Amino acid sequence: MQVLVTYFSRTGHTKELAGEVARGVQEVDSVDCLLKPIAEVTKEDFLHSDGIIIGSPVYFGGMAGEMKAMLDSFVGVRPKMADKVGAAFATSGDLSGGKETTLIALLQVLLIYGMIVVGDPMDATGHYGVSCAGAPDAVTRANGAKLGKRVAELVKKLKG
Ligand SMILES: Cc1cc2nc3c(=O)[nH]c(=O)nc-3n(C[C@H](O)[C@H](O)[C@H](O)COP(=O)(O)O)c2cc1C
Repeated sequence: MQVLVTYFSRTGHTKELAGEVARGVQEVDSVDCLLKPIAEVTKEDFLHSDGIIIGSPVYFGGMAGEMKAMLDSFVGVRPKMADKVGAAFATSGDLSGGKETTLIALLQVLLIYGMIVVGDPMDATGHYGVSCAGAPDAVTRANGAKLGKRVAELVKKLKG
């Protein structure tokens, strides 16, 4: 079983949060974590992963174009993506700069890929995913790990 954690990041905030999400995945036995920037992800990575967690900076209230372009380009594998587990994370510049609209946009893509979409667990925030303004602080980093762990545990329940 494998969970792919993938992200776009220009200045490092989203990459840092991705590392914490991956740390959470790695806490779960028998589930491998593949951590990669979206530019290096292949269609095979999508196909071979049982869970996919995607993260983007907020660009003009939505996901970065680089992330959307890759998600668009993988449309050919969509028929084989059903029932994989999906989740999202995001970083913004401003507190009300569009974290939730971005998380929803990311989740919407995973939903249309046919995946089972989840938010972050109740012991994190119990909402749309993990997000922060600027670099992730200690609470956000811990919540990122909880999101990764949740997805890995669900993968194990569904596919193990
Ligand atoms: C082109 C561009 C558009 C942005 N648009 C927004 C925005 O709409 N709202 C916001 O809060 N921050 C915005 N930001 C700030 C980034 O979301 C923020 O700095 C983010 O943490 C960067 O992530 P990174 O360090 O992973 O690249 C924008 C940054 C860029 C470069």
